[in-house]
Amino acid sequence: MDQKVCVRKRPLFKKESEKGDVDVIRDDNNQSLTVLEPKTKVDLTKFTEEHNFFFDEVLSDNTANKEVYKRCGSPLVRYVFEKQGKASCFAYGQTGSGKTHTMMGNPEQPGLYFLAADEIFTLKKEKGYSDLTVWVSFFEIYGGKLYDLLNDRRKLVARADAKQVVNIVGLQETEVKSVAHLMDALNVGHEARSTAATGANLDSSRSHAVLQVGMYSKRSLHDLFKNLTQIQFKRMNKSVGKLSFIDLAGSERASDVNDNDRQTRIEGAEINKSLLALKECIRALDQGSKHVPFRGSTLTSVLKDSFIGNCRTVMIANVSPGTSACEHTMNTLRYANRVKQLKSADRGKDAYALKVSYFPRACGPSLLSWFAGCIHASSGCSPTRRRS
Ligand SMILES: Nc1ncnc2c1ncn2[C@@H]1O[C@H](COP(=O)(O)OP(=O)(O)OP(=O)(O)O)[C@@H](O)[C@H]1O
Repeated sequence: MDQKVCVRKRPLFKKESEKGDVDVIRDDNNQSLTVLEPKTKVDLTKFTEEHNFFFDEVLSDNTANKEVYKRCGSPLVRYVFEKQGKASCFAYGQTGSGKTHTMMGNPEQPGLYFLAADEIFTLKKEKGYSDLTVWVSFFEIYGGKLYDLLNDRRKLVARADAKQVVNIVGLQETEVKSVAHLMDALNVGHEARSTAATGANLDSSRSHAVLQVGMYSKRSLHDLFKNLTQIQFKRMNKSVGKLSFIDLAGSERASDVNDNDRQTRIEGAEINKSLLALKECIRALDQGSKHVPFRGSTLTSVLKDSFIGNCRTVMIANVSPGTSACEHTMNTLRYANRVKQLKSADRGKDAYALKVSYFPRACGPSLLSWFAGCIHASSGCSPTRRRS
């Protein structure tokens, strides 16, 4: 499995600075950033602790969605076309850090969904791909249960067949013939997600949203089967590749397990479980383990086929720059890393600054393991082992 980890910093908002928040993230270059963590000594003197991090890509606060797509999304789309593989893009981070902005965007600045759709239909027009059909499905995982966002939030069930391939029974897949068509479907899904958020007292941060775009090649025999329904027709076709976009639940929700409200605790536990399972699967895959605990959560069960075989993954860890979000930002960035502190000789250059460097192991071998650690750290839980 091929993987890449990127960090995207969002800008500090006016209302945040009015409340006294300051930007504590300094992006040093396009592969490293420094968190300037404000600290207070026991004698109440203030000082700043500097933490350096290194990633595949660091996307600064003035990076537009188009640039994010160019660096993180476009290689996935091209991979699906050129290698006929499966590609997944995860958006991770605390509430308000910019996951939905990255994925969905807005009319002025379309997100990865739109930009990927645009590239898919541009590539499809190119010679050799004209016979491809494009199908889209969009579902949500909330409290471990699946809801079809393109079919009135119908409840769905994931079942493994005899070959251990997990199918989502009843999931509506719609054939889309243009970017506008795909975006219409997406807007319907996004609307269903936000309506539910207000109606049922949950918000988008408490659910994972999975958008899947499947590419199928028409078989020459298909004209003989004109009476088939759309779904039957799709099944007669050969799957060429699949692209998944996963807008994950807010990572800080995983620590809601200590909340007094029962519902919040249950939600927090479920998010914790799924982020932990995702971490365990990524780690197991990265280490080439024979057993990958896909069954650890609904999220990993339904994404199983996107993780095995010919596949590529990009993680976009979103961070908020303000002082008030510093702890969550550090959780996202710090414990995740395969930490390597600089030699003590590097400390003390500044009496009030401690320099700590975090190198993901993949600056050696494994960025995805780093991200797995990231999820682990933010979910605020201790390592667990599952019996295989
Ligand atoms: N890079 C950015 N540039 C400009 N505005 C941004 C950026 N990232 C996020 N925002 C804005 O910040 C706000 C919160 O972002 P967003 O809704 O994407 O967060 P989120 O991580 O998806 O939160 P949640 O988990 O609660 O859904 C939105 O108003 C969004 O437009």
